[in-house]
Amino acid sequence: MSARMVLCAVRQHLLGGSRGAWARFLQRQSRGCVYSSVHGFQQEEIREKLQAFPGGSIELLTQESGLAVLTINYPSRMNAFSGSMMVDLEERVSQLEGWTDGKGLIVQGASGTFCSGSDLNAVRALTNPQDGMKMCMFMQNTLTRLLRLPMISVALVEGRALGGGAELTTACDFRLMAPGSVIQFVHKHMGLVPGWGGAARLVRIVGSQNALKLLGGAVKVDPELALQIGLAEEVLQGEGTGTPLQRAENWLSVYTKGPAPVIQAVKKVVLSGRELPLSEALRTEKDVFGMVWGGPANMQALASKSKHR
Ligand SMILES: CCCC(=O)SCCNC(=O)CCNC(=O)[C@H](O)C(C)(C)COP(=O)(O)OP(=O)(O)OC[C@H]1O[C@@H](n2cnc3c(N)ncnc32)[C@H](O)[C@@H]1OP(=O)(O)O
Repeated sequence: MSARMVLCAVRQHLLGGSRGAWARFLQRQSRGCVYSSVHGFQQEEIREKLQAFPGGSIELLTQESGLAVLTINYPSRMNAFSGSMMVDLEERVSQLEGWTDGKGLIVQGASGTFCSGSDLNAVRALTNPQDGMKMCMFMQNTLTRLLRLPMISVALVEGRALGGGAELTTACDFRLMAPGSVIQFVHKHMGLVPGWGGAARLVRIVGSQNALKLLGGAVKVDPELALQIGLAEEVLQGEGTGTPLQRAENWLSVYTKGPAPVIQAVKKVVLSGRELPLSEALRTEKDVFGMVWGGPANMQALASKSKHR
């Protein structure tokens, strides 16, 4: 086991803390990562390669309210992912994994557009299949960990989400689209298929028939189509009612209202239901239930004799 993998394991263990069920769940899920040295994946090696393609940044802002905003920031390239931004994203996800007060996350692009996928300059320099596979494994690990964060996540899509940018939207629990925005899996036009886990996740979101149409036709998905097939949850209408980010925060606040341990428990039971076979999901649900049963929020609710009228 490499030093980085040990760190990954320790981090995940700490994340679970005394709440052993979550740690055990992640253990069963290869500690949140899909690839390790067992699969010939050497994280340090690919990190070094990616760092050779600098530009842009991934910014993380955490708020006391338990809401975080992650911004893909490379406006001069329509927020394409440079190599160093891929490394940045992995580091920001690590930070979020260790954020005990986290309840919600909004992923957005800077300057009114989401993300135009991989930086084509880096793609051109990494055309050999081995490097392509390593980049793909790195991004799959990161985006899988993003989706498995114990908080409710939303991709706020303004402008365009193309290629890898479209894949990134599927690594969030929900997608909210601004009027005029587009999600497009352009991979076919590039002689590619998704490689950051976007196809596997898309099938789970919209079903295999719709996924086949979107990938096979490289279809431009506007908000109306996205709503119709269940790719987007809502179109953020309402000029004059704040910025798209404020509207996304309002939308998310309905689901993140309440104490962090309870919101995190909600995400955990849904995640295990989504990813695990039924008997395992049921056992995880029982363990997570054990974490909140008799906890502060539960005791307070019992004491206040709350009615749910
Ligand atoms: C497994 C991952 C698979 C992938 O993600 S493959 C990459 C898929 N993405 C693409 O092919 C996007 C290619 N870009 C475009 O189609 C257009 O640039 C786009 C996003 C529709 C915007 O069009 P316009 O509004 O006309 O703006 P523009 O073309 O002048 O772009 C502004 C500057 O941004 C640059 N840019 C946009 N997308 C990029 C990318 N992915 N990699 C590198 N540079 C990119 C573009 O070259 C231009 O730069 P410059 O001003 O010419 O220096």
